[in-house]
Amino acid sequence: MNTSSTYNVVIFLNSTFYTNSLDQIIEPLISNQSAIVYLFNIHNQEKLDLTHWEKKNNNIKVEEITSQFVPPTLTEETLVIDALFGFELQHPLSGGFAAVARLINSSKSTVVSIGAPSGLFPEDNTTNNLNHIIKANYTILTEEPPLACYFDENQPFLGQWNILPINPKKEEDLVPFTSEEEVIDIIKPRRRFSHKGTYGHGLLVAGSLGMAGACSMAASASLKSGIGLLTIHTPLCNRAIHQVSTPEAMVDCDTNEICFSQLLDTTGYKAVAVGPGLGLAEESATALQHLILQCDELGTPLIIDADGLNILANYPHLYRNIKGAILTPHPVEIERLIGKCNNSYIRLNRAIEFAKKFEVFIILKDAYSFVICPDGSYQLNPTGNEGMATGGSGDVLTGILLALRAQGYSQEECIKLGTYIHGKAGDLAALEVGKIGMTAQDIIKYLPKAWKELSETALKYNGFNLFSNSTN
Ligand SMILES: NC(=O)C1=CN([C@@H]2O[C@H](COP(=O)(O)OP(=O)(O)OC[C@H]3O[C@@H](n4cnc5c(N)ncnc54)[C@H](O)[C@@H]3O)[C@@H](O)[C@H]2O)[C@@H](O)CC1
Ligand SMILES: Nc1ncnc2c1ncn2[C@@H]1O[C@H](COP(=O)(O)OP(=O)(O)O)[C@@H](O)[C@H]1O
Repeated sequence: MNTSSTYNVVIFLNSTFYTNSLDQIIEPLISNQSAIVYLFNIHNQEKLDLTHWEKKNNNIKVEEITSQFVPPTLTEETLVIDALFGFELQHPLSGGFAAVARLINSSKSTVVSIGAPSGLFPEDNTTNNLNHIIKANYTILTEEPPLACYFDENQPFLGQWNILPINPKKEEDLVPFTSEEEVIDIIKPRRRFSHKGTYGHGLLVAGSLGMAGACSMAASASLKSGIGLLTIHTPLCNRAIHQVSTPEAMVDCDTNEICFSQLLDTTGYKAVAVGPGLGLAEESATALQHLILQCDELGTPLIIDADGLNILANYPHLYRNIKGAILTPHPVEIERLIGKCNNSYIRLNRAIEFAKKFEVFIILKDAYSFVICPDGSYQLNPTGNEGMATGGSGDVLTGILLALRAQGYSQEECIKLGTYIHGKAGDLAALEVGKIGMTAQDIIKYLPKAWKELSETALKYNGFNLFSNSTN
């Protein structure tokens, strides 16, 4: 038995949280180590029997905490195991447990949380005391991750997390993700007897002086996502750039040299996307208002991104005219529409309320993007990676969505399939060139491969004959 007051492993264990199934996680961590278990018996039950740990490791001490608690020494070398509450709490940690959280968080020890970092709530942490949540370096989730795991601000508590689902959840309790099965059901084969008119004519209203790139990338992504015809409407200064960068697209130049200013007629277009690199000029705000009203009047499918959203946020009376549109905000852009939010949970819920109120479809873009429908339902997108955290990635998504809407996919199909393929192209790019060096143009480069792989999966599992040369 170790007689010193420092141990290699310090375990904070709550007897009500413990089950035998945790042994498979904890035992390998304490094997051959000098360890102390601080056993909290909160409901004054009979003391938890840990003799099976003691039999396997005679260097382990179990100390039951009743009232007084003398804090252990936690050094850089100590491994702390937090097995206190998992996701079971509905109130912030308080009293002695809050002190334990503070002790652990102020140490330099490596912390492994089991179930969850104690103190973190599974969904809404708005009322939580963030200073009283254990900050783990690693979390071993014992059930499928709840919503909180997909929010940026909770990552410092979770550290690197992995799942060992020893308590699998019921299907209906899982966070909803778009599945590959779902998207291969959506994807439609290209018809042997078809022509460019079959796949729709899209209008991309994008770019301004210095932001031709955003427009170029959206245009290229559209062209690599099956659109039949593409017209770019962009200020005069960018004409040559687009004629060279995307020769497949037609360029309709604005009368203004540097920004979008013209009142457009959208007749004949199957879909319109507006926003990437548009800028915030006054003329553009006037022209955008007209465009929104045009699309509303003619029923032209509309996608609004980037500066399109930033301008829209200044004209809330137009929210009534975007019914059926797809909006693709990142967190900062959505807050211009729904107001400042203190955390991701509030942001998600307000975005859902916005989608319901104005009957719009929203892709709330982030490391895990949420696709939200006007009925309030949402799904998380499973594809994508941190290599996509680079300027222009969102412009690529807008181009993909324009192509899909122009081809006749419904808004719901479009947001699920579009977000999925965008992330998949990013994943293929990362696989080939790595996450550090990849750029938004690499996402575009790998779009054809992503479409090909998804189409082949659809062919294999759904039997649709994408590549048939048959004359039927
Ligand atoms: N090559 C180009 O021409 C490019 C043009 N772009 C255009 O530049 C204009 C301005 O867009 P920006 O998005 O840069 O400006 P915004 O002012 O809308 O947003 C920028 C801020 O949002 C933050 N942000 C973005 N994603 C976030 C996330 N997931 N979580 C937390 N914070 C996040 C960033 O850190 C930054 O502070 C748009 O029209 C856009 O299309 C960009 O797309 C970049 C490339
Ligand atoms: N860490 C990440 N993991 C997965 N996807 C990401 C990550 N970072 C960014 N993305 C994706 O890249 C895109 C970024 O869009 P956005 O912020 O609008 O960029 P931009 O305006 O530069 O085009 C979004 O689709 C987002 O989901």
